[in-house]
Amino acid sequence: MRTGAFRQICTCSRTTVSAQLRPLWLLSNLNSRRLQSSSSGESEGSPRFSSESGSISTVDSVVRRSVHRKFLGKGQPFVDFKRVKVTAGKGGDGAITFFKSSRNPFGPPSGGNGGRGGNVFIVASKEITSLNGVQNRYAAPDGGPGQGKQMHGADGKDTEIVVPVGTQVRQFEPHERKDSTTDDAEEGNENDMNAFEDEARSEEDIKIENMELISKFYKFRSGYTPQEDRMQMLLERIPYEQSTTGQFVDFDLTSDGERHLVAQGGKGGQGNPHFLSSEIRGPALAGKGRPGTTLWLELELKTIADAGLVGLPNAGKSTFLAAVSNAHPRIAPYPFTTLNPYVGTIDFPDFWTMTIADIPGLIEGAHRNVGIGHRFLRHVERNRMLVYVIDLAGKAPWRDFEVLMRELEAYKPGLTNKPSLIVANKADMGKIAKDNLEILKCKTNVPIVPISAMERKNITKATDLMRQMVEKIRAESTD
Ligand SMILES: Nc1nc2c(ncn2[C@@H]2O[C@H](COP(=O)(O)OP(=O)(O)OP(=O)(O)O)[C@@H](O)[C@H]2O)c(=O)[nH]1
Ligand SMILES: [Mg+2]
Repeated sequence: MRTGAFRQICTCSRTTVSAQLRPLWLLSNLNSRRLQSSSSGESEGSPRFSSESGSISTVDSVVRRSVHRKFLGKGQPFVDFKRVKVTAGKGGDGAITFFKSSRNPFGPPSGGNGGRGGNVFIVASKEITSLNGVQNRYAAPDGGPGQGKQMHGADGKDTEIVVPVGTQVRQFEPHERKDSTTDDAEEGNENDMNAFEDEARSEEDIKIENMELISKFYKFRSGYTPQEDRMQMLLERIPYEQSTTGQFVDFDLTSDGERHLVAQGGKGGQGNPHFLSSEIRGPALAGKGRPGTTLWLELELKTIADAGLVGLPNAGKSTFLAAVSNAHPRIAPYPFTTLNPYVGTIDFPDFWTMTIADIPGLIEGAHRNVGIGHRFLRHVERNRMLVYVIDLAGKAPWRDFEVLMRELEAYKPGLTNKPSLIVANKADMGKIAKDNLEILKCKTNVPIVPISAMERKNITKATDLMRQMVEKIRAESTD
C-alpha cells in the first residue's frame, strides 16, 4: 500500500518536471495520447491518464487564458498617443560610365539615373484599434544607384505606417532638429546666398564654397575637377536638382483604407548622359541622389463611433454596451473597470448597424485631467451622438448629469450640443430609482429612457431612439 502510494507520487513529480523542461516535446506527446484516448471513446479526464491529465489541463488552460486575454484586448496595452520619426529614402546616385567597343574605346556616356528613395505613407485600418503596434521610427529604403549601359537604379520600396481609423496626424518640430537634420539643400542655398552678400570674402573663399556646394549635388570621376565655366553651369542647375519640400502634415484619418503621403523619397541623381553638351563631350560627372524628407509626427487616436457612452464610473456603461452590442467588455462593481475605449456594433433585425463606444468613466475635474480625464475625454469628442448613462440608484443622479455636462463643456465648449440621450440605468433598484427618475425628468429636456442594463429591460426602446437620432445625423451629413 505504502509502496504503491510512493510510486504514484514519483510518477506525478516526473511528469511535472518533464513538462517544465521540455514543454513542446511533452505537449505533442500528450496531445497524441489525448487523441488516442478520445478516438477510443474515453473522456478527457479518464482514469487511464489521471497522472498526466493534470498537466494537460494546466497547459490547455494557460493557452486558453492567453487567447481569452488577447481577445479582450488585455494582451496588448492600449496606446492612443505616439510620436514618430519618419525618414523617406535617399535617392540613388547617377552613374558615370561610357559605352566602350573594340572600335571606339571612348564611346558616348551611358550612366543610368539613380532610383527614387522610398516614400512613407500613413494608412488607416479598421482592423486595429490601438497605436500600440506603431514603431517610434520609420525609414524607407534608399533608391538604387544607376549602372552602366543606361540602366537606372531601382526605386526604394514605399513604407506604410498602419494606424487605426480615427487617428489624427500632425507634424511637429523637436528641438534637436535645428542642429542635426536641417535639409542640406536648404543649407546649401543659404550658403550660396551668403556668398553673394558677404563682399568681404575673397574670390578664393567663394570658389571653395561653391565647390563644396556643387559637391553636395554632383559627383565627379576621380581626378576630375570642373573648370570655371562648368562650375557656373552646375551652380545654375542646382535649384532644379533640389527635392520639392513637402507640405506641413496635418490631417485626420476617418475612413478605412485612407492613405496619405507624409515623407517623400529623395530624387535619384542623373546619369552622366544628362550632362552631355556641345562643350562637354565626355561628361565625367553625374548627379547625386537627394536626401528624403525627415519629419516628426504626433499621432493621436480619437475614437469614432455613432454613439459614445458618457457616464460616471460604475454607472453601468459597460453593462449597457454588453446588453445592446456584440462587445464583451469587463463589468465589475468598482469604479474605473474600463480604462480604454471599447467599440461595439449594434445589429438591428433589418441588418441596419451602428457603432457604440464605451468610454472610461469621467469624474468631477476630468477637464483638468483629474482621473486622467484628458485621455478619456478625447474619445468623447468625435462620436456622432452622446448617450449619458446615469445611475438611478445613486444619491442625486441629476447632479451626476450636471457634472458630466460641465466637464464636457469645460474640455471643449459646444461638445454638449451634440444630439444626446439619457439612459437612466439601474431602474430595477426599486423606489429610490423611481423617485430619482421623476426628479431627473424635471431637471432636463434631454430625452430619458429608464432601463435596467443588468436585467436587459427596456433596452430596445433605448436602441430604437439611438437609431432614430443616428439616422437623422447621417442623413444631414450626406446632404
Ligand atoms: N442593479 C443593477 N446593477 C447594474 C445595472 N447595470 C450595471 N449594474 C452593475 O453596476 C456595476 C458597474 O457596472 P459597469 O458596467 O462595470 O459600470 P461602468 O459604467 O462600465 O463602470 P466603469 O467602467 O468603471 O466606468 C456592476 O456591478 C454591474 O453589475 C443595472 O441595470 N441594475
Ligand atoms: Mg466599464
